[in-house]
Amino acid sequence: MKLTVEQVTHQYKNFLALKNINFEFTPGIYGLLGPNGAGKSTFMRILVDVLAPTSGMINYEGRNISILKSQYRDILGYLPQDFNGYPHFTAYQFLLYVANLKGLSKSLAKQRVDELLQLVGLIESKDKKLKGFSGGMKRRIGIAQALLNDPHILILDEPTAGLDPSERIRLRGILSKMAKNKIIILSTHIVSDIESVADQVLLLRKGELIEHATPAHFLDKMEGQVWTVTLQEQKALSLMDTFIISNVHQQGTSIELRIVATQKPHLDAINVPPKLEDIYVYHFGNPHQAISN
Ligand SMILES: Nc1ncnc2c1ncn2[C@@H]1O[C@H](COP(=O)(O)OP(=O)(O)OP(=O)(O)O)[C@@H](O)[C@H]1O
Repeated sequence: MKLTVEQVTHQYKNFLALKNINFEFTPGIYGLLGPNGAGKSTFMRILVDVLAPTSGMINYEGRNISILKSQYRDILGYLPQDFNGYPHFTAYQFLLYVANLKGLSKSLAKQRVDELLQLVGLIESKDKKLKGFSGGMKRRIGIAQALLNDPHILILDEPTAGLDPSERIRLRGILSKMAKNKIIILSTHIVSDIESVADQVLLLRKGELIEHATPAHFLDKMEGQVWTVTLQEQKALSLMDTFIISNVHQQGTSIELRIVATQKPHLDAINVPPKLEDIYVYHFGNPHQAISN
């Protein structure tokens, strides 16, 4: 199975949101990583054919998805970034309704809805209306609706938004289990969401696909370039102005810095194993740089 992205560019009025993207997806889990506004949602909307690229095309098994239309939709599952469902439907009614739209037979639909409510941990809330759902519960219903037709291609736009840590772990488990023979593409700006599940990570910056590789490859490349050092506040602050800082940890009157640098940034700095988080900060910077205690 192949989903090929060929020279895809997208322009919103006078804003160029995607710039000449080329990529080939084969079965596996892909993490699309980039800061807000990088073009992740635009890319995903093009991949599911709800948005036509300004130029270029997406081919599924060598055929343009905009020509395949419903044939393509039949093998697709999609969670949009702004998924809300229908507030007056219960979880059960909503999933049954989507199953109907997707053409599942009545008996299969009931069976799938039950299975999926179990899978996403919402079976006990199946008769509650979506309007009473928390953000995390809505996201889980959104994931369930994307899975109803057992899609070959699953595209999840920020599936972990609003999920608590245990729900994030559950989702990772679900995705890993179903990854065989499926193309799963998920977007996030939270590195830990994809670190352990993604076979490949795609870095998107300002509409450009700047790099793609396995997490292990990214980590190998960064080996020897991540350091920690604990310094008094003044000295630490001056290093923060000079280097790429991937974490800051206050320890009493001292500050422990995690630094990404090709050269040893301070005499007392020691090399530590890289994490994907360091790679993110290296490519995208860290606008938060909050001090953690
Ligand atoms: N309908 C639109 N009209 C004009 N500009 C748009 C439109 N939709 C998105 N953009 C712009 O295109 C860029 C990419 O947006 P997109 O939503 O694809 O990014 P993203 O990586 O998904 O960001 P986020 O993580 O915040 O959702 C942004 O600068 C955004 O403001």
